[in-house]
Amino acid sequence: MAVYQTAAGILDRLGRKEGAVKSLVYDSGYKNVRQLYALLCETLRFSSVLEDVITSSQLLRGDKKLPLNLAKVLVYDLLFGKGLQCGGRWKATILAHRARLQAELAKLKVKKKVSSNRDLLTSMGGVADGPALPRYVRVNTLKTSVNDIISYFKRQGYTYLGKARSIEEIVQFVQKPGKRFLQDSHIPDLLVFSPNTDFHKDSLYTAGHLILQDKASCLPAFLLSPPVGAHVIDACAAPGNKTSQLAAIIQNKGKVFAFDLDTKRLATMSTLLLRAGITCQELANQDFLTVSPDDPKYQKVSHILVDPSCSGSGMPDRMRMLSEEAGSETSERLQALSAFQRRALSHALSFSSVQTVVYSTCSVHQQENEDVVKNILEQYTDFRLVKALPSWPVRGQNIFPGSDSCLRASFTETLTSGFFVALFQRKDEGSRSSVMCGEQRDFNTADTPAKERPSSKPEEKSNLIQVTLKRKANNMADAKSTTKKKSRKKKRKMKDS
Ligand SMILES: C[S@@+](CC[C@H](N)C(=O)[O-])C[C@H]1O[C@@H](n2cnc3c(N)ncnc32)[C@H](O)[C@@H]1O
Repeated sequence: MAVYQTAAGILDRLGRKEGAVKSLVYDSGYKNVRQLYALLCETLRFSSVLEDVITSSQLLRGDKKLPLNLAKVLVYDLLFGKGLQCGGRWKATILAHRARLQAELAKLKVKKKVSSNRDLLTSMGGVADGPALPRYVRVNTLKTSVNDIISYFKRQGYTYLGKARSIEEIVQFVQKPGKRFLQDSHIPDLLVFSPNTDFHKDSLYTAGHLILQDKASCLPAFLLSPPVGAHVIDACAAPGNKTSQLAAIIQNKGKVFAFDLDTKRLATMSTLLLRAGITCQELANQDFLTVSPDDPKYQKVSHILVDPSCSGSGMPDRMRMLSEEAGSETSERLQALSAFQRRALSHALSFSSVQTVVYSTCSVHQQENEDVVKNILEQYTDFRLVKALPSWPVRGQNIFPGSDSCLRASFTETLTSGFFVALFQRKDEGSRSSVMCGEQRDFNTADTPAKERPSSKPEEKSNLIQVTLKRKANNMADAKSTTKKKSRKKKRKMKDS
């Protein structure tokens, strides 16, 4: 009975907007977190069907003391789950109504002209189970290495299939689920497992060696690519997956100033960063818009990540339903969000020493994405867009010249959640650092003449990948001499070993 009582209590708290499902589940102290979480997700998914069946069966009238949320979890398990698992005084009540509840469910299906529970769910605006995303696992390179993690999983009985060459290869991979995994085609620190592979109890996850982070959500920090030792701002940081990724990229040297308005999310973030071994962060429970660009503390900030609150319309339905952030998508809300997004991005560009800014959302709406970028480019003519990951198949919607420099991600096209990323670079440093950026990452400036862009000869490309992997990024003025120095150093190293 405890699971039903706890789940009903969480549904009450959700109704009072006291938190998101995940945090409330952990706060509840209930031991079998997975069981409780699954029951809640499913009850929420079937919520409208359950309400209908409970009302028409008059279950609550018969026994007025049975609270609605408790009735919902019990009826969910009776009709759609594994059957009532435990007793307690309500089991007899529910079982006494079983035939009536089943009859009402059947009637509802007839009324909606559907034959399956899944179709019923969809017809009532619920969320049917769609195909699942792969389980993406980011290796926390502050604690371990990709090679060590690959060996670890091989010892755990997983078959390693090597590095994916394309998104298509990942699509094929997920069609044959099993104990197998790949290295991601774009992000070297990312491993790809079959959907629904659960690592929450894995000792390397609990020790912060592995971060469970969707591929699209890894793109903003990966593309920002601050050099080791850089001073970086994460403007809207909690719960902190991107902050921890940024800290790993700068190898815990330098600084990540992370801001967030939400105290609870910051507390979660603090635990996450501690577990991940991050030490270069400075967290502040502060409105980013009030952070003064003139404060001497931020004079060395060269890179800023702006991942502001958004509609969350790109998140998979189930995650979205559980998110504290996502809400309704009325045009007023979208307008308010996009106004905040413009302000946050514009504030980031006003830091005097900032060279590179990434703007990202997990929204699919043009209003929160391309429209924001277009508006900001019109105001900040000293910044330009850099074409991020030219090989990425989905680009920004064509609403202004160069909008294809932005990148979009989606379940159907890139097998990730829905995302949008735009990469801004200050123009005076642009041509120089764009060459560097091209060397470190797979991107070019949209308006850099072809002859100034990094070469794409195969042998040079493989060098670039090695540079990326080693994260030996820096902002030295002469890109050519840097490359030469690096290859000399590499030769020396090879000789030494
Ligand atoms: C999309 S979430 C950020 C996710 C985070 N970057 C990550 O990867 O874990 C947006 C965050 O912005 C925060 N936020 C909203 N308005 C803010 C503001 N004015 N200043 C700082 N943070 C803000 C919200 O509390 C929320 O945690």
